[in-house]
Amino acid sequence: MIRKALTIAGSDSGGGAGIEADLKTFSAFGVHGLVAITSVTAQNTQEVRAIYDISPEVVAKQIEAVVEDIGVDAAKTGMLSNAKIIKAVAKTVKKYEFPLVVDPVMIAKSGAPLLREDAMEALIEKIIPLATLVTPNKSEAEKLSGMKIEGLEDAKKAAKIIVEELGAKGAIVKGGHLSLSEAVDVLYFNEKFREYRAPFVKGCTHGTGCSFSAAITANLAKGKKLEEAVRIAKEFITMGIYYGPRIGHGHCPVNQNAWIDIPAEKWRVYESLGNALKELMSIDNLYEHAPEVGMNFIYALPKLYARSKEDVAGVKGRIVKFGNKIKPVGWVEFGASDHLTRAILTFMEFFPEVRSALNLKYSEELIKKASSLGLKVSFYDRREEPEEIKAKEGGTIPWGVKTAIERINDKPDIIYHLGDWGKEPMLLIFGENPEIVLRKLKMLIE
Ligand SMILES: Nc1ncnc2c1ncn2[C@@H]1O[C@H](COP(=O)(O)OP(=O)(O)OP(=O)(O)O)[C@@H](O)[C@H]1O
Ligand SMILES: Cc1ncc(CO)c(N)n1
Repeated sequence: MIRKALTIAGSDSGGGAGIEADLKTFSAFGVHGLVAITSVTAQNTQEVRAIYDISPEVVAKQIEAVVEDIGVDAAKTGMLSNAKIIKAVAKTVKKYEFPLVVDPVMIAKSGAPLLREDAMEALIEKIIPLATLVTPNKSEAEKLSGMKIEGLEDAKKAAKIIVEELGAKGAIVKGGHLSLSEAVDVLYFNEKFREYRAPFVKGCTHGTGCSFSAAITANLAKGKKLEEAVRIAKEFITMGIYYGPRIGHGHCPVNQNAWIDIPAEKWRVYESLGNALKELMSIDNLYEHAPEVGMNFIYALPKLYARSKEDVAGVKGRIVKFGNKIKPVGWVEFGASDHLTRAILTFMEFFPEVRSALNLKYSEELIKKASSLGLKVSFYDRREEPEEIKAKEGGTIPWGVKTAIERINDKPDIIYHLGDWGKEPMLLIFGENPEIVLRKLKMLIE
């Protein structure tokens, strides 16, 4: 049975925070999302241009409509905007039993106020006491607790005040804006403190608070214990920030999809490369073209997710000559290739859509044939490699691929080099996916 989570929050037209972030987060956890919109904001990554509050009656009616028909396993609040909406929300949710996560949204990342000054009292009096968990950031926790927060100990004190004096069941003070060496959040719940730590990552932070509280809500809806829901949400938000898409001109948005996109893309890569590898092994004369150092066949995750060696799949132990056949030593694994991986990651900086490659033994004949077939061919000469790059471990291939691409100022199908002392001459075939690489290979050698 699918679980249902409700978000009572404002809309962010930029799709990074608010209702939009919450729905994407719910989806990422396989939970059906329900909404009660409190306010419509005209917003982008840089600023909030307008705020139009929905009438409190309509906010209440949205909640009732979904609870009474569909049912709610857990709910969260985000931007509540004004005192009348706060009162209507409190009165309505009080009628029901579901756990409630309260993200006490006050100010947008861009600096715009999302809660009227005169609504603070209503938030503290009407909503906080209903909360299973309150999720303030540093300045929100300061407003709620009435104390200044400098470090972790202060954050703990504030969390305790929010529980003991304001009446929430739990509070987690988020460390995104605390100047600590890690992103540490402190939870006070059931009279115990718990810390959640993650490294600060460079990335996109518009919508972190919304997505974090929505992730907790989704996991509560799935029946997870609060501490476990927070642990999962912490992993989720760190990943979402790291893989945020660089869009807009201000604070770019969290990528809520990374959580499901990466496993899905990994599966596609396994399947596609695995199928192509089976087909590769059925090519009769391939062993004649296999280099002495072995062959590999690789496929990278989409550009947004292809950051390092671990994001590129290849054949474990390479593909080797075995009599007059070729044989993969292991099977398809992420992180299995070194040389070709460096080549594809460099290639993708120029042409992000080109994600697959395979290497063959160089032969003049193949290069001639490639040109006659209309394939674009370029090369690099290891003897021309600048000394400072030679001195750097692993620098040759990125330099070579860059040199080859810049030489023809176009997207090559093939890049070769004639070797150097102790280096076997090699020919690399590139393509958008393994099937396209295979097609080019067959044109060449069959
Ligand atoms: N650069 C970062 N790297 C890793 N984690 C971060 C980073 N910035 C924030 N976080 C984490 O993201 C979560 C949200 O915290 P944050 O303090 O950013 O919320 P917020 O200020 O309410 O967000 P918003 O601006 O969307 O309202 C917390 O778990 C926090 O530790
Ligand atoms: C609608 C909305 N809710 C919450 C936030 C918090 O960042 C935002 N920027 N916009």
